[in-house]
Amino acid sequence: MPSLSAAPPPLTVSHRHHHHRPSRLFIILATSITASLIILLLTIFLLYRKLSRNRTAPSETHQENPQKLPRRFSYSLLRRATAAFSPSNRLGHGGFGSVYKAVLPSGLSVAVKIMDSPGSLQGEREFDNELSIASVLNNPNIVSLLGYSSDRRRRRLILVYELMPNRSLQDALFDRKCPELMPWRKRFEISLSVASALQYLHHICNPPVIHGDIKPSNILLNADFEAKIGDFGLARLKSEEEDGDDGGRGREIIGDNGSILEENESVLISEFEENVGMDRLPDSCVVTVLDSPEMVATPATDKVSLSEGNFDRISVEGGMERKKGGSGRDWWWKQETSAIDGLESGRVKDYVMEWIGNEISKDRPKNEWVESKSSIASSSGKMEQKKQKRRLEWWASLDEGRMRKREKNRKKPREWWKEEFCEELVRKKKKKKNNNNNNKELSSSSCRDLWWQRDEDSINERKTKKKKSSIDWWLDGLSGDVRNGRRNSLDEIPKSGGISSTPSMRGTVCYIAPEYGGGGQISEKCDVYSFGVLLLVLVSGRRPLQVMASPISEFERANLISWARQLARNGKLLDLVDPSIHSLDKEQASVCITIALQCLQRSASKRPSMKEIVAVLSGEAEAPHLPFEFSPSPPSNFLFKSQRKGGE
Ligand SMILES: Nc1ncnc2c1ncn2[C@@H]1O[C@H](COP(=O)(O)OP(=O)(O)OP(=O)(O)O)[C@@H](O)[C@H]1O
Repeated sequence: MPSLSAAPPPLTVSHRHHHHRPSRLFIILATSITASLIILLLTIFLLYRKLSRNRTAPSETHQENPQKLPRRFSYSLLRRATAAFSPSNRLGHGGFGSVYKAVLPSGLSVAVKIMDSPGSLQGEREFDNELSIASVLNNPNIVSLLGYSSDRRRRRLILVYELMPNRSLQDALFDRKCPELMPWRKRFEISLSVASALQYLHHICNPPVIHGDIKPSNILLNADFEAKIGDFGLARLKSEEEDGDDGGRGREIIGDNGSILEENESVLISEFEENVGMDRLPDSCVVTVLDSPEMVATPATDKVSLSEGNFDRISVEGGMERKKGGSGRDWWWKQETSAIDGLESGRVKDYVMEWIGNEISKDRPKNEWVESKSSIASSSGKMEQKKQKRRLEWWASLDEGRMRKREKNRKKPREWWKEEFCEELVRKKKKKKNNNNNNKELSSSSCRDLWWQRDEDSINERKTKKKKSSIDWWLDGLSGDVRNGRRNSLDEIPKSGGISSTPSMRGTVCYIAPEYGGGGQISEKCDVYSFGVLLLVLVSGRRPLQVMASPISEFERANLISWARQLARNGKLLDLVDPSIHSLDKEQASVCITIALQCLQRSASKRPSMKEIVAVLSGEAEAPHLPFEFSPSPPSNFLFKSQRKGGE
């Protein structure tokens, strides 16, 4: 009989067994759910990261594009690449500083532009300007900015550009007279390239870019003599406020008499370029803009300023202050009047004197850290500078009325000013000697080594050949400095290096549009004006102001713009063409001159746009008529009427 002890196993056991199964399941389930959740979250996170990365891709792409953002170079690398800024590598010298050829470790040859005026706010401004504007431009007709080096503490500011082996148009056309530039086709191609680059800046860039300093030394030529625009130190972006439909006139204020400046006008400025020769004049005169409060006019430094204009101030150092009655614009257009009304020697002289008197330059500051290597200064150069300064001070002390009176009463036409200068010098020397308790009389020999004496010599030399007018003498005197081998610091730059065409800060006289030079607002039409001058220079193969021979009849050709207008009135446009040009396409040449005259119209709004110009030059639009006032037989409708070939 079964005993009670043989009872079935306690339920608890089987119960316990049942309890374990769901808990394990639960653990497995929980673990797998957690794992899947983690995987899901991870996937989402990764996906999110990927997506957000994709979203930022465009700007990164921009950064990855080495052509877009200029590379930063170390100073030591560039120093090595230029053989310590060796003079033998110097390509040229400009307002910002010297330009050297450099070979990078990769073997790439580049051009390195070094600011050589430490502490110059203008230089820093140009550097920043160039970096911010040139680095975003991308056009085959614009010199690429490849990189920079900046050590502001030590004032080492360097820009690195693509090398343009044939340097500037200025060098190639005037100094080296390259035979490659003699076929008409090449000159025309250069015009078209520059026009296309300007079209890109004005019509494709947004906001539009105004170059502000179009001139031959800023047109660079590659190995095939193809032209590209360089130097954006003075460029600026057109702001929206300026973008009004004013035909590019900006805020220019034109009075009936052509005067544009306001009450507070006090313009210009004269100081002779330390090394200027007549044949360098056109590119040697500049207006300086100082936009820094520290550099504002102070009576002590004899700076004067203009408050009209884009920049805070246009200011200059030293020299002659222009009277309110004659505004910058009046002065500018006087050039033309003398040519229009016929040449009367007194007026011509007035104009030229005024023109030269209004040249602007200042002693180029030297940069020790470059200078030590490429030393361009010499004691004889400094002596010349001192003389030039004295000459200027004297010049500045003459007011217009006094000059006229002198001229009227003069017995010997060529000597009144010489006497005056001599007297002034004697007075000063006497005063100095008196101060030193030395009452020795100054002998006439005090004037023996005066700056003008060399000019006199050169005149005497040439007097035997031709009878000259006083103005020819004056002008020849200036150019004589160069012809006679007068040395100065810059002349010591190797010939191959060229000489700065401008210690320029703000545009270049002869190329700068009158409304801008006179303190008006900059617009694309300022570039159009400069392009007009450039076109005339390309066609004629000469500088905008150049006296080539002594007879007064030659003088009417001195001012290229006036001469072109005169020829247009006489229906002799092609007389302007450079005789050295071969394979001339006469039709193209007259189109170029006509476009130039359109660009040089006084009213900015009447000047064509770069788009219209490119259309005409590339044969897509009909050639324009001459501006009404310069046309021998004015047509009824003379402005650009573009008509596409094969179009309506
Ligand atoms: N990228 C370059 N490649 C080759 N040569 C160059 C290059 N850039 C400038 N140069 C040479 O150096 C010279 C000086 O150039 P820079 O632009 O400094 O002055 P500039 O145009 O003559 O005068 P400014 O500074 O008054 O405009 C030029 O005239 C040219 O001969």
